[in-house]
Amino acid sequence: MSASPIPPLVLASASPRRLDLLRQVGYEPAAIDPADIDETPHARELPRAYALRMARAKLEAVAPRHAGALVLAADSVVVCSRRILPKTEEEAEARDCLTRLSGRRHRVLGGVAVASPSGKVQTRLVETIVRFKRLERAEIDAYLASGEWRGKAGGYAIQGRAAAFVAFLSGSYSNVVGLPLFETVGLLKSAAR
Ligand SMILES: Cc1cn([C@H]2C[C@H](O)[C@@H](COP(=O)(O)OP(=O)(O)OP(=O)(O)O)O2)c(=O)[nH]c1=O
Repeated sequence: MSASPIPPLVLASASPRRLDLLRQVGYEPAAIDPADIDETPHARELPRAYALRMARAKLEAVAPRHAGALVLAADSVVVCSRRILPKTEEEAEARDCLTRLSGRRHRVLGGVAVASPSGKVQTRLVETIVRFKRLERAEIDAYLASGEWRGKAGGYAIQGRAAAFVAFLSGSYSNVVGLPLFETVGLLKSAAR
């Protein structure tokens, strides 16, 4: 019996973290084709539904351009007291996020969607609990000066200086960085069969 050929993988993401994470577990995308979609949450949309809807929408925007490939899309959402925190583009937004996250637990929701070469879509929703230490004003100021919050959900990046804020974490660490690797590899293996 001959092994079936491994289909090419397309990463539907502009996030360098997602590419690094995929490579970490031995996947090299044949192409990177980011989705350009409206990421505004619907009114009263629940965070888990939102994370899954975004992953699916990114996939659906890109998969039709790559018939016969495996296509992977993902979305990370930081939730504090049921509020979806923004992907921070302005310093004031990042300060607001860090002030909310200080001394409290929050959730990082990772939506992942994979299309098989035949176009079948499978999704996963992964939840990680994170607790930050109480942040002094000077710590927030120093973090803002680092710029590491730019473009990150919830205004921080656990893979950088914000690692020093993490007093507790339960669940998938890679999910917080941008892609839950255990679940993603499971989806990719199942879709490649
Ligand atoms: C919480 C957290 C988020 N992030 C990043 C991961 C994602 O890039 C970003 C969340 O935004 P996303 O909308 O999930 O992703 P993106 O816009 O960067 O890329 P694309 O939609 O093209 O896939 O926040 C970190 O890098 N570290 C962290 O600790």
